[in-house]
Amino acid sequence: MNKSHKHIGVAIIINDKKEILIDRRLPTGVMANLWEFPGGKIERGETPEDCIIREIKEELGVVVRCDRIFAEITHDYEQFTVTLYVYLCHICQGKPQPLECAEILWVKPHELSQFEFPSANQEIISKLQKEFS
Ligand SMILES: Nc1nc2c([nH]c(=O)n2[C@H]2C[C@H](O)[C@@H](COP(=O)(O)OP(=O)(O)OP(=O)(O)O)O2)c(=O)[nH]1
Ligand SMILES: [Mg+2]
Repeated sequence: MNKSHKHIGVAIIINDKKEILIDRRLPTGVMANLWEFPGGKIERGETPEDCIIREIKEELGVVVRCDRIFAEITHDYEQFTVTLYVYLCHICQGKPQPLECAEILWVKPHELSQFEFPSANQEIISKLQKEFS
């Protein structure tokens, strides 16, 4: 059987202190308890930017603006394949709250290595540490 292929909009939300927002996934479901960058599945007819704006409103209750694409990563997990469309973003309205995740944190790029992320994220984290440290 063919593996499913998920297309995911992913937000690297950066604040004035050059910190990045990460969230911990819920203790149930796919990749339970792992840390991630907020985002989710791109729906039919959406651009990755549309998806990110919608998902971030749902997950964190804030309005973001996408500044530029940072990476596009395709990764094969055992059960499915993902393509992550990763954008640098900033909050233009509101204070983020953990509406659909276990917790959220603002961290410096070098601190990202201390958290457990899905394996597709290693490339994003290396690139962030190289470009923002
Ligand atoms: N949001 C986000 N998802 C990531 C990252 N890295 C990574 O591999 N993913 C994967 C995990 C999930 O399979 C998918 C995100 O989809 P999601 O959170 O909307 O939904 P899900 O797959 O958990 O839920 P389901 O509807 O398939 O049951 O992308 C990341 O940094 N951020
Ligand atoms: Mg999500």
